[in-house]
Amino acid sequence: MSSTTTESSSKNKLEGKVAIITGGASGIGEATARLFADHGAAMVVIADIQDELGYQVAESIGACRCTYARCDVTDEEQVKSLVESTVRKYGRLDIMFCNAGIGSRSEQTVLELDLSAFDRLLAVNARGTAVCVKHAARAMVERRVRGSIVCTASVVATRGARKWTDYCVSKHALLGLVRSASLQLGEHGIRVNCVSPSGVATPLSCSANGMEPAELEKRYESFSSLKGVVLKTRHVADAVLFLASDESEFVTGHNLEIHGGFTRT
Ligand SMILES: NC(=O)c1ccc[n+]([C@@H]2O[C@H](COP(=O)([O-])OP(=O)(O)OC[C@H]3O[C@@H](n4cnc5c(N)ncnc54)[C@H](O)[C@@H]3O)[C@@H](O)[C@H]2O)c1
Repeated sequence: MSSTTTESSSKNKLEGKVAIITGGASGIGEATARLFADHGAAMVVIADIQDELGYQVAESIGACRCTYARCDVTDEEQVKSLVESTVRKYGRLDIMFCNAGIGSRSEQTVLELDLSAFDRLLAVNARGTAVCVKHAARAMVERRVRGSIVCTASVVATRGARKWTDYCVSKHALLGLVRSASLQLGEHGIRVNCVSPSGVATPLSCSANGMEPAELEKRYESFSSLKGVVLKTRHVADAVLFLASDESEFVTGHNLEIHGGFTRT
């Protein structure tokens, strides 16, 4: 095979596919939207609540490949109508990347747990993701699409956290969702997986830690056994691309950790 052929086939892993990315206006979601478009996705729908940023990202990718739709994942009607309008406009839904999330409002341990903040965080991170999985799966089943659903969990989905209890609980919940949905949807040929990054400098993590990206990356570097590389949003996007594409055709119910050998307990 010539190098040109290899390059072009490796660059078109999502040829013709229609994808929705929640939380696609920023951070991991934005990097993934750009990568999906680079890999030939027919349409990437960025769904977020940051309208200005969402429109800007979609415009910079190009109107023929990417569009923005406002959708608050805590509102089931908005998620349902996002999925319906995507299928109506672009004919199908092949990939749902359930990535929208928020961080803890404070560094509380279980002793100081603020339950109204807990409810709000679970409404976005856990319930919001469940709603997206539900409506994406319904659209895929209805149209007999052997789709791929990917969720963003976290390294704290399988470990305890010293602070940010509500966030840790919400990410543990996603593993139950992914494992159950993958069992239930397998008979329809639908795969459900999640990615679990360690710390990556994004608006969410910078604001939770009160640090600038460079300072935060330095701190995160000390948590990995792998040295000489810092986790960037594009590393997470690469893992999402793998799970979204046919390259992972036999992978379902999997939690793909991206943490460079996480050593922090
Ligand atoms: N940054 C990290 O260190 C890290 C590590 C592990 C997991 N994660 C997870 O990655 C995902 C993406 O976060 P990020 O770090 O890229 O942060 P980010 O703040 O850059 O992106 C999150 C996006 O989600 C959107 N969002 C928030 N609430 C929403 C809602 N109700 N409806 C729709 N969209 C909403 C935000 O507007 C934002 O654009 C989150 O689920 C987060 O928990 C992040």
